[in-house]
This record gives sequence, structure tokens and C-alpha cells, in this order.
Amino acid sequence: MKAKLILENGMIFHGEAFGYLEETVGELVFTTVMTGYQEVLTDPSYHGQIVVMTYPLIGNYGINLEDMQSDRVRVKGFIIKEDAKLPNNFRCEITLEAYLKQNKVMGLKNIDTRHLTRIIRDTGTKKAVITTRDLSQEELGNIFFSFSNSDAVKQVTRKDILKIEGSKEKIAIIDFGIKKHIIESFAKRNCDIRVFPAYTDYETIMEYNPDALFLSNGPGDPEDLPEAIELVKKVIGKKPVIGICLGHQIAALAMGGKTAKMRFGHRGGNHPVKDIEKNKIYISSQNHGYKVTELPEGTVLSHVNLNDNSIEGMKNKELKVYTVQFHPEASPGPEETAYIFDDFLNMIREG
Ligand SMILES: NC(=O)CC[C@H](N)C(=O)O
Repeated sequence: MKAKLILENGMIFHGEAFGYLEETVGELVFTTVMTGYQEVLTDPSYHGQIVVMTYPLIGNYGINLEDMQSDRVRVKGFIIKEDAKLPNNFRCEITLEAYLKQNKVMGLKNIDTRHLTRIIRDTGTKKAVITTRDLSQEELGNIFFSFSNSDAVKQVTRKDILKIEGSKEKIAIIDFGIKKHIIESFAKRNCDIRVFPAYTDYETIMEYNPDALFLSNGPGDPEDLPEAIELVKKVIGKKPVIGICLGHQIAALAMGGKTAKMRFGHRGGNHPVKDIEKNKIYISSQNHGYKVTELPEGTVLSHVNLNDNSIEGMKNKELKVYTVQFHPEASPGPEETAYIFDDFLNMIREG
């Protein structure tokens, strides 16, 4: 069935619907990862976003039920050039199209994703609609006007506390929309883990008497999370604080730093970041549309993005805060920054 993508600036791309047939609206972003589409689909950080894959052939190894980063598809829509109709892999359980259908998420294929990506790069992230209908200007205007992603964390955070027993550091994780492989990365290192819902109060977290507070990745604008920022303000100085992506941004705001929305963000599996202390360059996995623009006082830059010199990590040795903007858990992407989890734990132990 024919369907189209309509951008907020009036541009229209014609393609073919695939997956679930239901009109959708979201913030249009692109990722340059060449594999790992199923980790992208299930990453809660993409809540509210329509994702364009720049790699031209998607679905070629199907969908397995182990690599998901949460329990369902989180993107609002999925745009590709070509759908591999006959996936071929021993781990494949269902096709990409069946998975989208099952999760009630609309896809659009046969789109010139390279052209679309250039438009997003040149003119910035914007809202977009995928539809099979002919919409009037007024209808479109209403759809765009009523779309907001400011309660994204509320939508994706867990309801109950998750406990994982371990013999090493006690890590209190705040789930702003956490990816499964982050939890696994701490569990693999034998940490004792409690994963708390995003709006858990300070007392409940301190009752667990953690060795550190970990702030997870998650969707939306960090400035939409004043409660989380207040919680972190209370914890800093009392317990070490570590974090990834949204967690990094929240920690920066809690300490008096600044964040801002980027023109089109960093989403992909080959972003070069330099670890300043180690004087080494790593290829990192990234998925963010906001960044820290001003480091808090007393905090030093730990990592920098070599494409645009943006802040990719910060450290405060006195207060024991260490956070990174990129994704050391990868999933998808290269795993060479997994050392960050060991660095986090070393910082906690040093006390
Ligand atoms: N992956 C993340 O945690 C993303 C953080 C934030 N939502 C951003 O887009 O910048």
C-alpha cells in the first residue's frame, strides 16, 4: 500500500507502508548504524521518534528474541530504503515486518533515505507524519501541534523495583528508559543491583544503602525532568554518581552545568571519542539529540567527540561523579568502550 512521509516543513516523500498500518507522528531522526536495527527499535531512548535507517538494506537477519533492549518496539515509526524479505540467520525468529505488525508500529519503505538524511542534516530534526491519507493543511497542523514528547520518561520507566543479587558493589540504578545491556553490563561484573522507577524518592533509594547511584539513558529533554535533577542534587557528595547519556545530562544539570538541543544529534555506531586521560581514541555507539554545552564548576572533561568537539563525558574526582554521553554498553555498535563500566567501578572502589 502506498504511504507517505510528510515533514513539518511541507516536504513529502512517497513510499510503501510496511508493518502495522496506522498513521503516526513523531520527531524524525536518523541513525547511521549498519547493523543492530532490532536494538534500535527496542531502545526506549527512541520513544516518540520516527527513525530513519541510513543503511540501505534492513531486516536481512530477521528478528531474534534475545537482542532486544527492552520488552517491545519503542520507536514511533521506522523508515528504510529496502526491506530484506527473506531474512537468513540461525537466530532469526520472525521477520522485521512481522515484528513491526506485532508491536503495532508503522514502517515506510522504498524511501530515498540518503536524500531524507541530508535534509535532516541541513535543516535539523523536525516533526513528521507517516500516513496513507490525504491530509489537509489544517489536519496536518493539528497533528503536529498536538504532538509532544515531554512526558517520555514517564511512559517508558518501569513500575516495580528489579533486584539482581551480586557479591560486589551495590548499584542503585534509576530507570529513565534503560537499555537491557546496561543492566547486564553491571550484572556481568557481579554488582548487586536495584533498578528503581524514575520517580522513586530519595529515602527509598538510600534505604538500599548503595555504593553508587547510576543514572540511565532515556528519551526526551533532560530539562523536562526537574524531579530527577533534584534527586541527584541530594545524592551528589553523599554517594558516587555515574551515568550514561540522559543520565550524563541530568548529572550535569544537577551540578549547575547546561544542556541544549542539537541540530540533528548523534545516532550511529562509529562516533570517534577521545578519552582525555588515557589519550586514546575509541569508536563509540551513540544515540542522543541533546548535549551538555557547559560543564559544571569543578568538573573536568573526560571525553570529547572528534567530529564536532562536543562534550562526551565528565568527571569530578572530589564529588565522585563520572558520566559519559556515548553508550559503552553498545547494543548496537562496537564494544570497545565497555572499559567505562570498569572505570565506573574503580572510581567507586577507590573511596
Ligand atoms: N540515549 C539517551 O539517553 C538519549 C538522551 C536524550 N534523550 C537525548 O536525546 O539527548
